[in-house]
Amino acid sequence: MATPTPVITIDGPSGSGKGTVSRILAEKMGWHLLDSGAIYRVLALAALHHNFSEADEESLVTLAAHLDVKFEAQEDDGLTHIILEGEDVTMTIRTEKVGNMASKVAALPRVREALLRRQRGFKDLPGLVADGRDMGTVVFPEADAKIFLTASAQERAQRRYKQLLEKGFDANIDQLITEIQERDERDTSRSVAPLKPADDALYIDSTELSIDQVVEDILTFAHSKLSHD
Ligand SMILES: Nc1ncnc2c1ncn2[C@@H]1O[C@H](COP(=O)(O)OP(=O)(O)OP(=O)(O)O)[C@@H](O)[C@H]1O
Ligand SMILES: Nc1ccn([C@H]2C[C@H](O)[C@@H](COP(=O)(O)O)O2)c(=O)n1
Repeated sequence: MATPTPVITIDGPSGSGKGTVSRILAEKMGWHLLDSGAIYRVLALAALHHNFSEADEESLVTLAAHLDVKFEAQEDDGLTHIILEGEDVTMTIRTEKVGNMASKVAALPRVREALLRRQRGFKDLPGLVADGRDMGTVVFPEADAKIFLTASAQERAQRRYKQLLEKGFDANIDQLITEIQERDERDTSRSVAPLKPADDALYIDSTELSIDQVVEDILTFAHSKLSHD
């Protein structure tokens, strides 16, 4: 019988720390990493390049089905670079403009459907850490350990503000709080795969926790789940 591939899912709202914590966990465990938000962001950037509106579901579904994107691990900086239609978009997809467009295109049910198989293709031995909004509820409902990671909107906006300034982008804290609240509203209220904790998820509020504390809590939970399987 084939060896089953273990999966840890980490879902939560924007700026809760999912990406950071998932990267650390994947590295510690020597597992693959799926940054599903990056796939939605790449689609959003491609849509902006092609001047598609977020209401043009037909064109967005076709774009999603044929998205020419590659994830390439590069040894010089240790980062996974994201290549869209031959162009390195690793940094470009991280702007708030692209994040907001990603949240809009992600509300379209047929777009989500078109991206499902691509996301499930990341599941491979020795294991997968999957980061997103619906990893534990829709994409990998069979996951061994599911986490829902959150923090207050104020704290998430502060984190994002600091992160954007460090990356050399311009940022305005009040605008960030508004955008985060709007994105939360859109991601949690959409009809398909809304952002919500899976019934069997461990709920972590990281407002008062350091990154190391969050990683520690998840590792303890994941090991207890994996040793019971
Ligand atoms: N517990 C924490 N304490 C302080 N800063 C944190 C914590 N967790 C994450 N951060 C910082 O917050 C910023 C946002 O984190 P990250 O990009 O991992 O969030 P995210 O949930 O993946 O967001 P998005 O869904 O928008 O990609 C980063 O600069 C990260 O270093
Ligand atoms: N599994 C996912 C991942 C992402 N999205 C959408 C919703 C987000 O607002 C947007 C950008 O994601 P981020 O990079 O900020 O994690 O993409 C989704 O609907 N489902």
